[in-house]
Amino acid sequence: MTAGKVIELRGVQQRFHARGTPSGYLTAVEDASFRLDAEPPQVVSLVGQSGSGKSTIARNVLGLQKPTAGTVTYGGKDIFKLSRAEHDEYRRNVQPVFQDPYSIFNPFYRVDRVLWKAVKKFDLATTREQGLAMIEESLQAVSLDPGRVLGRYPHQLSGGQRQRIMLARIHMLRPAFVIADEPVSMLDAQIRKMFLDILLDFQRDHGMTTLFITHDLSTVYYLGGQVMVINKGVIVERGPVTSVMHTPSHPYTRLLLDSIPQPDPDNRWTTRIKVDDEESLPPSDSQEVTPII
Ligand SMILES: Nc1ncnc2c1ncn2[C@@H]1O[C@H](COP(=O)(O)OP(=O)(O)OP(=O)(O)O)[C@@H](O)[C@H]1O
Repeated sequence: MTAGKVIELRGVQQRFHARGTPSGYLTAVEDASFRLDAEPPQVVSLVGQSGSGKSTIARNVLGLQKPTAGTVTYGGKDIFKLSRAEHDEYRRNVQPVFQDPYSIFNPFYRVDRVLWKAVKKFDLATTREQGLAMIEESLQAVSLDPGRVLGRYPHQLSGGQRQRIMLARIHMLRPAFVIADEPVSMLDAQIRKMFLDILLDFQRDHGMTTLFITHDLSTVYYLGGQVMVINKGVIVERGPVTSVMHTPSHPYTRLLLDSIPQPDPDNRWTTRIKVDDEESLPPSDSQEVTPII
């Protein structure tokens, strides 16, 4: 069903009304164009500092925010103009993982509910036994013991366990694309590595393509694949991770690389990093900012 599917962004621009700014708006994404191919499955990272427009792009791709200009297409069709059936297919094939899985869970329900909802919504099983077997298999695929997590409430699990439940959900759905927005920034180093390894397993074993959004270049380096560097809403550099990181051509990429502290007491991190985000700061009354659509 997903063979050859492509998500493509062309000239995506996202502005928000912003009172108090000279122009009356804030440009979160200036002009983003890239494509994600389902085949061959790949990992494409989007890296940039806070406020550079990464999450806005994730929201554009997920169809949660209609760009002010430009298009996001899936299989050549504008995702904001899909028929009901096409939209359902998109929702099934493009799955998000967010930074804080806690917000996905309802604290009053056991975590099982997130998984059962996926089984029901997407008709993954015909019997309860079949559904349970699928849930257990997916939990095991992300190194969770079903006996230890099923029946628990979200607050009874660690952040890493909650995040892996979201991965188990993805394992059940087998989407063509995973849009992962800072999924590991709240996890410790060991769990972070486990999470990244699972994403790489998904790519290898289940043919999933991931758009991995992060501010952390070391994570990008670990994942490999392709990388796009974004600065103030503009993709300033892109290419294979190894070449972008070993021979960066854009000054901003070099700045990001200089920002990685080295665990070497003889080589202390003394460089002062200048962060120029005056223009990307939200206005002080940002609660009142509304998207232009
Ligand atoms: N709904 C909104 N209304 C107004 N401004 C917004 C809105 N969403 C994002 N912005 C602004 O757009 C810019 C880009 O935000 P975005 O969240 O995409 O950045 P980011 O790179 O994901 O940052 P972070 O890593 O801190 O999440 C920021 O200046 C942000 O304040």
